[in-house]
Amino acid sequence: MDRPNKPAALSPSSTGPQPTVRSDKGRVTATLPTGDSVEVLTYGATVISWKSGSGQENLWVSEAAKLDGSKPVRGGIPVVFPCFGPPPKDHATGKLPQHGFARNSQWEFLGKSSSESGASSSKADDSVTLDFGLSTAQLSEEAKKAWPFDFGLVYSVTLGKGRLQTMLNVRNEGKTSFEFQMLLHSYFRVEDISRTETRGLGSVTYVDKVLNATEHQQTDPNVRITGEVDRVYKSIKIDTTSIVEGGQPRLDITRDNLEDTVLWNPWIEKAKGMGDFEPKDGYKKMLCVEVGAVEGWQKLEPGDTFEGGQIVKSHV
Ligand SMILES: O=P(O)(O)OC[C@H]1O[C@@H](O)[C@H](O)[C@@H](O)[C@@H]1O
Repeated sequence: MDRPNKPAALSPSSTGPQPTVRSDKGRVTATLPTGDSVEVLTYGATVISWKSGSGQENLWVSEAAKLDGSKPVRGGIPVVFPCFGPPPKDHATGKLPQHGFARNSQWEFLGKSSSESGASSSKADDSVTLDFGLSTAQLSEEAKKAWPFDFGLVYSVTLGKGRLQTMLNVRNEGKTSFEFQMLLHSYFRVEDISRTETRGLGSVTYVDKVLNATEHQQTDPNVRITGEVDRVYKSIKIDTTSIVEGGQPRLDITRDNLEDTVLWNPWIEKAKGMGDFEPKDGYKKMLCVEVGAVEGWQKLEPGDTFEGGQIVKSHV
């Protein structure tokens, strides 16, 4: 499907020296000649680090996050599929845990496609893509039983200069249709939440999970975080949500074929209640801006595919 506002993808070009890619003990790391780097666990295909060429880390990961595959990672970019939040009991996903099984399944590293631009192009064209796959056969028996559909996921993580693109491709490999939700649960690092605001969500309707899932309209175009925030912004018209710190642009998050965005910060009490959230005042250093398709359900007929994701630009 051709979409009118489709962002330009970070596509690997074909000439020049190669970025470095290493895969070792369930971790895949890629580094560009510019110094930009990304690190991804095969567990959950979770991106756990994304640094700009300056060395600046763009993602927040809890100091108590489990990185050994024993539970979903508290931080980075966990992949949420096929349900967001606790699934409705009367839906086909009803027996799955909160946020589904993708974030705590063991994915396969499918390989890289890398590039450098060569002498004639600018270094900004350099990029490397890491592909990860998850299909029914790789699921735990428990997950297979709870959601008995044949599917194939390919998650493509593309690192460019000052940019990270993460795209999820969902394919129905079975003989019956299925419904799903998906979301990229990105934990972004900020210096100081009290000086941080998001832009691009003005006039959008959101469901406030902190206020009994009631619907509200975002009147202030600049959203400041001054307490617990857990909101699902729906059917957003502007493609890019920006994180701004002290009036300076920090990160631009552009949705691709996704209409919803969750804004989440647990703040003091919720952070205290999470065993894997450290340091306890870490809520001052993070903000989740999670792009997804979580309002209602995406239906996929046998053989059909859906693709959605984000391109994030770092300004530092
Ligand atoms: O603790 P989890 O399962 O990783 O979820 C973290 C948060 O994820 C957000 O996406 C949800 O909107 C919140 O309600 C939830 O608390």
